[in-house]
Amino acid sequence: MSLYQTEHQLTQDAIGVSRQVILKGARLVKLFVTVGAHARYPKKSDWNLHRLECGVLSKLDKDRQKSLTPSIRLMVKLYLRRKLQSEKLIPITVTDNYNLVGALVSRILAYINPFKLACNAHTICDSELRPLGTGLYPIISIINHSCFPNSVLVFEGRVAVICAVQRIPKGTEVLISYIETAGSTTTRQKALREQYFFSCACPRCIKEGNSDDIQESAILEGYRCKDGGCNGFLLRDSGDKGFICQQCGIVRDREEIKKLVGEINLLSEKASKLVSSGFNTEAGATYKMIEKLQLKLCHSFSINLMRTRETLLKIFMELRDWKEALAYCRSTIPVYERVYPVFHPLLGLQYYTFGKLEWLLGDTADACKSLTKAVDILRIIHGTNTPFMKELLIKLEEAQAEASYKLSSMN
Ligand SMILES: C[S@@+](CC[C@H](N)C(=O)[O-])C[C@H]1O[C@@H](n2cnc3c(N)ncnc32)[C@H](O)[C@@H]1O
Repeated sequence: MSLYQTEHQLTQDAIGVSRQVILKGARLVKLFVTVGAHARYPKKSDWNLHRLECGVLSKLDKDRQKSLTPSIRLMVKLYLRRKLQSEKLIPITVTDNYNLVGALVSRILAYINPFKLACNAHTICDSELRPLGTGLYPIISIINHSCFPNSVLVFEGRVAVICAVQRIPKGTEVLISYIETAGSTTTRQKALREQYFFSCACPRCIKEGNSDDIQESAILEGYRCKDGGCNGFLLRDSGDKGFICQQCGIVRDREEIKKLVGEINLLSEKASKLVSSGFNTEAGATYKMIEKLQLKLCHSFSINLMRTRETLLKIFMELRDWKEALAYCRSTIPVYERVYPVFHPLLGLQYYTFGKLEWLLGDTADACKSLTKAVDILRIIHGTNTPFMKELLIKLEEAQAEASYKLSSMN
C-alpha cells in the first residue's frame, strides 16, 4: 500500500461517529466524520481492559490465535470495552457513540463474523500513508468501491475524511477504492473477490477482455520484446510456444521466460530475507540484480519492476545514499503517472519525495517543480491547513526562495 509501510500494528482504535458535515466546493466535496478517539482512562481501567482482552484471546485455540488480524483484535477490544463500561468499571467517554455504530457493531461484534469485520474495518494511516492502527467507521463503511473512484479516504489524526478527487455531480454516488488500483483488471478483480467477496463492475472493470484492457494488462504485468529497441507488448501465441510482440512480431520463447522468472523468484526470496535481517547493503545489491533481470523480462511500465525500484528507493534512503535514491525515485514516476489517477495520494507523495531528494542534492530549480506538483495533488486531498500540508508548503516556499537567490547570484 504505502511506499514506507511498516509492519501493521494495532496501536490505536477508533469508534463511533459524532458528526457528519458535507462541504461542497467547486471541485471539492468533503464528508467529515468525527471519530470517537479513545479518551485515556486511568491506569486501573486500562489494566482491567487489557487483562480481560488477554484472558479472552488466550482461550482461543492456536489456529484461531494465528488468524487474529488487527481488525478482529479491535472488535474484541470494543466488545470488552462496552462490557466494562456497562458494568461501570471504566468511564464512558463522550465520543463512544455505540448508538451510531449500532447495527454494524452488533452484526460483527465478538468475532461472530470476521469476514464482515475485515470488510468494514479501516486502516488508519498518517498523511504519508504509514499505518497507525485500525478503526471502525460506520459512515465510511457505507461507501462502495470503484477502481476509478471519485473520492479518497484519508485521516487527519483519527478523523476519517472523504475527499473528492473528481467533480461529483449532485446525486452521484460517492465511491472510494478498497484496494491498490495499480494493477490489471484481472488482478484487481481477484483482490476484490478474495478480500471483499464481490465482482466489480466499475467503468474500468467492465472493459475486462476488450482489446485496450488486454493491451494494458500486457504492459503492466506482461513481458517486454526481445528486441531491446522495440517498445511493443507481448501476447501469448495461439500454439502456446511463447509470446509474440504485437509491434514487431518477434516471438519470445516460453522456456526462456520461465528461466528468468525462476531466477527472479529465487533472488526475491533472498532479498526479502536480507531486508528483514537488516542487511540493507546486501539487500540493495540483490534488488539491483532483480532489477537487471526484470529489465530483460518485463515491459518498461511493469508494475513488478516499479515495486523493485520502490524497494530500492526505500533501501537507499535508509542507507542515506541520496543519489541512488533520487535515481530510483525518478524511475518510478512515469509508471506512477500511468497507473494512478491525477489526484492520487501516492503520486503526490512520490513527487514530494522526489522534490526533497532533488533539493538535497542541490537541484533546487527541479525541486521547485516537483514540490509544486506534490502541492497541486496533495492540496486537493488534504486541503492546506493540516500540519502535513503546512510543512510541505513551507518547504516549497524555502526551495523557491533558494532557487531565486541562486538565479540572482548567477546573474
Ligand atoms: C464496506 S461495505 C460497503 C457498504 C455496503 N454496500 C452496504 O450496503 O453495507 C463493503 C461491501 O459492499 C459491497 N460492495 C462495495 N462496493 C461494491 C461494488 N462496487 N460492487 C458490488 N458490491 C460492492 C461488497 O459486498 C463489499 O463487501
